[in-house]
Amino acid sequence: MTTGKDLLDLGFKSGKWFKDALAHINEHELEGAARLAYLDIVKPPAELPLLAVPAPFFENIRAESTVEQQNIDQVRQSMALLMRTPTVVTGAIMPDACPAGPVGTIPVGGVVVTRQAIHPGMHSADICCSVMLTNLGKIDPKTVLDVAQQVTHFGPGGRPPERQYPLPTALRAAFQANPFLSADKDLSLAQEHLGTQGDGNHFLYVGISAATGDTVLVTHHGSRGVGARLYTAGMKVAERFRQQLSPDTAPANAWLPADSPEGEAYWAALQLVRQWTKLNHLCLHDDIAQRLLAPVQQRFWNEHNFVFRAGDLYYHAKGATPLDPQFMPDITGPRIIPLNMAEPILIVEGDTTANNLGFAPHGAGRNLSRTRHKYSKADKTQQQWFDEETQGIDARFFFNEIDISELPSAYKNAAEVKRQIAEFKLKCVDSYLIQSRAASRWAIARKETAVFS
Ligand SMILES: Nc1nc2c(ncn2[C@@H]2O[C@H](COP(=O)(O)O)[C@@H](O)[C@H]2O)c(=O)[nH]1
Ligand SMILES: [Mn+2]
Repeated sequence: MTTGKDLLDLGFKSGKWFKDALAHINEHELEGAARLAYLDIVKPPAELPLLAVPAPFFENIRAESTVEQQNIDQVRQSMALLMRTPTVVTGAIMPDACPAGPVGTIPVGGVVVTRQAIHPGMHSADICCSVMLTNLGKIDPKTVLDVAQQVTHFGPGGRPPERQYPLPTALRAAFQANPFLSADKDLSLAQEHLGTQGDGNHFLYVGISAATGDTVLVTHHGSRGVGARLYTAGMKVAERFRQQLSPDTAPANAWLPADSPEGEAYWAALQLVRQWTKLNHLCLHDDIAQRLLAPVQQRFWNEHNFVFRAGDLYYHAKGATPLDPQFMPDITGPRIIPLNMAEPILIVEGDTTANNLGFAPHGAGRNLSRTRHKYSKADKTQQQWFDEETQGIDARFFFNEIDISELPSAYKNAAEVKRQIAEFKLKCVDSYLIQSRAASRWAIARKETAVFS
């Protein structure tokens, strides 16, 4: 009879696979060459070490101050470790890059390309965080903002039953058929969180197009509880693979092999969450347009936290805007890059270049963490900072609680970010800006931000 010790003596590394292998060997009385041939087939693949030399990545960022230099140094340190992950091929960081999580974690404003591997930690926990724009034509922006404020839902949790939007039957059925999304909790969140914007720096913004003078609505939010649960489940499965395939890889960079049954199901779940998130924006935009009796003249959107596929390469974007149409099968217009509540939103198009890998920045990014930013503002009251930084705009925090870590000063200097977008040729066309044309502006937040007439 063959025992675990025999396998160890033969040089095999112990693991869960021993149990089944021993049962098979003893049941079929395998010995000698036959036993070795069988073991060669069923033994786990050899562990993948970290790359001896990090894969190269493109730096599309330049420091303008000591704080920014410190920021970039931390981003570089993280990228240096991350780029040694055995699946990684190349990467890029954008002008809005800022560190996020322990060293080795992809920064916000980062793009990482891997071969045949999906890394949940590289598309961020807020899967498919995205921006949608609807052109409502010539309509008073403040009226839009007032109606939008009645319609939208910020904060934790979902919409109360009487204010919920219908979850399409086909989407519900697709969730039920995917092992990552079929739990009762996934389905109840898909229903309750539809038409909600959550928290953090999510916002609703109303502005005027510099090109046409039309009033536009822009929302920014992600997949809410639905995506958060998928992320947690994906990380758990990836961790199991990491322990088997590459224990040296940092847990934050664990992956699901794209061609494994788990990887295929996760990929399909990501597409469903993308569909759900787009619908999450649409419910709000349609409801607002209908209440205003405003004909929708133009609508487009893009995600900035997602994984995109080109052949066997997986492009992970955490806070990066896809420019290349190959990443956007349902593309209906240019891309949307917000900067802060008091700045115009950039509407851009651009080509793939060697250094952008087909992506643009997704915003201005932060130089300081929320806590450090709040600390740096300790010399005035929240109200004073709010009044100072929102002069000329109608900025409304949804629960009437000012969050100074969401005011314009919390983000990098917008003019500098725009200069670096041009310097690194991260996009080539400004289709138009959504911006103020006169003194009075409105913005609502927790964030709802906006506008201009
Ligand atoms: N127009 C506004 N832009 C804003 C606001 N708050 C943040 N931002 C910008 O959005 C990006 C996206 O952030 P992320 O959550 O996806 O990482 C951020 O970098 C800011 O530049 C706002 O209230 N209005
Ligand atoms: Mn976002």
